[in-house]
Amino acid sequence: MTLLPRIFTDIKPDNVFNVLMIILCFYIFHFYYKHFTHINPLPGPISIPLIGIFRVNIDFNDQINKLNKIYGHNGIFEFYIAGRRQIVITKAEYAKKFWLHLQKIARFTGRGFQKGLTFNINFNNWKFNRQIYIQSIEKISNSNETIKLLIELFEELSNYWIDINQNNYNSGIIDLTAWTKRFLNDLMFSLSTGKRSFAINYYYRKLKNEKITKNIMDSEHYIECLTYFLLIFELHLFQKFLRRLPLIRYHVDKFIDICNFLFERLLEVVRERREEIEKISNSNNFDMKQLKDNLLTSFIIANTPYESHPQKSVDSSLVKALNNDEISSILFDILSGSTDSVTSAFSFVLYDIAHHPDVKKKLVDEINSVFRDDLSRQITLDDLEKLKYCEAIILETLRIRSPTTNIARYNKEPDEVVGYKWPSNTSFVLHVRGINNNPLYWEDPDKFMPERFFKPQKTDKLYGFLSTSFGAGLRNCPGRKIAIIEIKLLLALIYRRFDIELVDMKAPLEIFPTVMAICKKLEARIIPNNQFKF
Ligand code: HEM
Repeated sequence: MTLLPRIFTDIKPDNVFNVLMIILCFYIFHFYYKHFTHINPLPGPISIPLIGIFRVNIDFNDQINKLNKIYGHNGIFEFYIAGRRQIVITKAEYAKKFWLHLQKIARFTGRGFQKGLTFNINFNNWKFNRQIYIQSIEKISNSNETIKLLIELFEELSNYWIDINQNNYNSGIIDLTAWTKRFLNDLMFSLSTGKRSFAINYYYRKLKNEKITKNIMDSEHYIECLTYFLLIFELHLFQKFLRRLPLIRYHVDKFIDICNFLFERLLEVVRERREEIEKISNSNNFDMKQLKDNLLTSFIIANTPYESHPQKSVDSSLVKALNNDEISSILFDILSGSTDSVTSAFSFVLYDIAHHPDVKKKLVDEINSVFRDDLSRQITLDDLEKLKYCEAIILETLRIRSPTTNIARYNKEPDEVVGYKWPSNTSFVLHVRGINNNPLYWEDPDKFMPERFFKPQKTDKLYGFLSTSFGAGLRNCPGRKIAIIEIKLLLALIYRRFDIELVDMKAPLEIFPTVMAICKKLEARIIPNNQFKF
């Protein structure tokens, strides 16, 4: 009998505790041995085995900001999370290398999601999908139809607000974050699938204790799942064996169930639309104009005879129509990428405006000057172009309190970064907030100064890598343009019609501690503007 099995057969029940303690001591010794002898030691906090950094404060993003202040002076530091070493980069010149490459961390997601963009690590497939995506999203970003739809939805929203205000439901208090999230999801669901969802209607009915049908309930359930997906996405940073521990496993299983639910629902919408398109195209008097203009239709007809401008792909073998799984995955990327991110950005903008009365005055003056003739008239894309100060406010909020706090990347092959040689599969964290607020690039970085975006644009090679809330380089956010349009339009619509007073001006922003800074709530009262003709 060899030694190891003998040791185990000799263990008596009352020795089990001692054996466990010995194993634990070995693990701790091994952990710290590796910790203090790993290659390229960098400044950073001492780690706790299994856990990594001690989370004094459960806000993960806030903690990285604090670590950056202590250890990030040279633009690079390290910390451990859940047993995995993370190299944090806080200088744009170092991060640029990663922005210009495609590697991303995609350790686990739910069924099918790797076939879209966000979690896709197959270069050719990603590039092909991205081309189709960019073409389609460009079309809706530059369309007055999108503006019309947003304004229609805002009409519904503001009627609910006025009703709440007049009837003093919930003491007239409106949670702007909760409403915006539902508003944006209704908007993006409609823009991308051509179908309505009823999340703002759900929220209104819930406040008034009115009957809620299954259709309406489904819209709300979808939003809850999207937010949960982001809230526990941090689990993908954990080692595989940690994800199997009972409490963590419960969340991992729930995460997978949610992914499956979201995917199935989208798949159903795609199948339905494909059948509709086939039916229309088989009819005798088929006319292209009968195909409704929405993202889903563009994805279904891409690279089919019904498409007027065929794709140019890197690899000719990839010029093919997208299948249902690929389209559902892309739709998921749109909905998950556009709901909580834009909601949080918009909530942060409202918070900053409320805390800077001089900024608010300039914003309202600009809105009044653009709509001087009639505050109640329709808004067009041209009007939005003229709202330059409004755009500067959005950019400044995104710089100072970006919803994207960190972006994960890894190197597929051994590589040299910041003068160190790293083995493949090293995890890097691009600390977006650290870059956006770095005094090397920004004068008075903590000061809220929208005017800084009016200064002549820098022409140095780093420009475009200094305020990176939307990422940068090859894999930057394709929804950037529509996100800015949505926020700008919402600001114009709100400040033409109402004034907003935060319920508690002294309260700090409430944020969910996760991989993104997700705004929990922003409570306010709305005061109708008498000059607006309702
Ligand atoms: C303020 C709002 C938003 C912020 C802060 C934001 C931020 C980001 C960031 C940081 C990335 C990753 C970039 C990288 O890895 O280098 C990203 C990717 C992405 N975003 Fe956004 N985003 C926003 C709005 C949107 C909207 C409105 C959409 C869709 C309409 C969208 C769709 C996507 C998609 C599909 C990707 C994956 C791109 C790829 O991997 O090729 N995002 N976004």
